[in-house]
Amino acid sequence: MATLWTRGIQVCRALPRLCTAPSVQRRTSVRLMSTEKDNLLVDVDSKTGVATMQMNRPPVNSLNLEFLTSISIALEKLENEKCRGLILTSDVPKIFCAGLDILEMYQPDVERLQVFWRSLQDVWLRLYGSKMATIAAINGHSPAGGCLLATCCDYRIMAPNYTIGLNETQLGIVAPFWFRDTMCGVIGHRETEHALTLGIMYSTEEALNIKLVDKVVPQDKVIPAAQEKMKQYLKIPEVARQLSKDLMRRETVEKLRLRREDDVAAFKNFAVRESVQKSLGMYLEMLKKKSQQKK
Ligand SMILES: CCCCC/C=C\CCCC/C=C/C(=O)SCCNC(=O)CCNC(=O)[C@H](O)C(C)(C)COP(=O)(O)OP(=O)(O)OC[C@H]1O[C@@H](n2cnc3c(N)ncnc32)[C@H](O)[C@@H]1OP(=O)(O)O
Repeated sequence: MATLWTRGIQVCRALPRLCTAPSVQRRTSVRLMSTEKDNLLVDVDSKTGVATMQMNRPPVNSLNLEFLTSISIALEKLENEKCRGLILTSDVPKIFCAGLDILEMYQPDVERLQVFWRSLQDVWLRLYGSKMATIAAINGHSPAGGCLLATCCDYRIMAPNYTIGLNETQLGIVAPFWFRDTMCGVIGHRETEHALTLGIMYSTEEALNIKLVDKVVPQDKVIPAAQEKMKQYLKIPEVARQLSKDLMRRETVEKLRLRREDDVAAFKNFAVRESVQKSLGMYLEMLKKKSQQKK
C-alpha cells in the first residue's frame, strides 16, 4: 500500500477564501489529513491506483462546510494524481453519513450558508463527475446527503440493518434538482418521485429491492466486496470506461454547472424562510430528545 500524505490543509473561517492548497508529499502510502482532526482518511494503493476514503467525523459524519471542503480537496487531489478507483466508506461505527449538518442550515449566517452550498455543489460535481470508478461501501445509516454521496458513486454495496434514502421532506425541506437527478439515474423516475415526496428511508433490504443499492453483504464484508467489485471496473479499458460514464452523466453535470448561482440563490431563499427554520428547529429538537433518551 502506497501512501500519499497530504498535510496542511487549512480551512480558514474567513470568507470567501476557504482554504490554502494542501501540500502533497509522496510516501509509501496516502493519508489525506483534514483540518478538523483526522476526519478524512484517504489511503491509496499504489499498485492498483485505488483510493479508499473513510469519513471520520463523529458522531454521525454530518457534512458541515469544513468537512465538505476537505472531501472536495481530497477528490480533486485524487483526480489529479490519476487514481483509477475510489471506495467511499465510513470509519464511524454504524453511520455512513447523516447527510448535511443541519446546524449549517438552522439559524444560519447567510454568507456562510451560501459558501456551504457551493461546497456541497463542488463535492457533487467532483464525485458524480469523477473519472475514477467509484464504489460506495455503505457500512452504516445513510440519510439525505449521505444517500446523495452513495448515489453519486458507480456502484453501491451495503451492510444489513441500516437505512438509506432522501428524507428531506420529513424535515420540511426539499431535495434540489441535482439530488433528484442523481437518484433518478439510479432508481428511475417513478420510484424517485415516490421516494422524494414521502421522504422514504429504505431499509437495506428494501433498498436492494428497488436497486438503490446493488449488493448486500455482511458488515465485515462490505469493504472486501467493494475491493472485489473494483477489480471488475479496473479490467475495462480506462478510456472506454470513462467515456461511457461521461456519456451517461454529462448532461446532468452540465445542468448544475450552468445553474450554480441560481441554485445557491434558491437554496438560500428557501432555507431562510420562517417556516423552513421552524421545521428544522423542530427536527433538531426531535434528534436531541432521541439522543438524550439513549444516554
Ligand atoms: C425549491 C428549492 C429547493 C432548494 C433547496 C432547498 C433546501 C435544501 C435541501 C437541502 C438538502 C438536505 C440534505 C440533508 O442532508 S439534510 C440532513 C438530513 N439528515 C437526517 O435527517 C439525519 C438525521 N439523523 C439521524 O437520523 C440519526 O442521527 C442517524 C444518522 C440515523 C444516527 O442515529 P444515532 O446513531 O442514533 O445517532 P443520534 O441520532 O443520537 O445522533 C447523534 C448526534 O448527532 C446529531 N445529528 C444527527 N444527524 C445530524 C445532522 N444531519 N446534522 C447535525 N447533527 C446531527 C444528533 O442531534 C445527536 O446530537 P447530540 O448528541 O448533540 O444530541
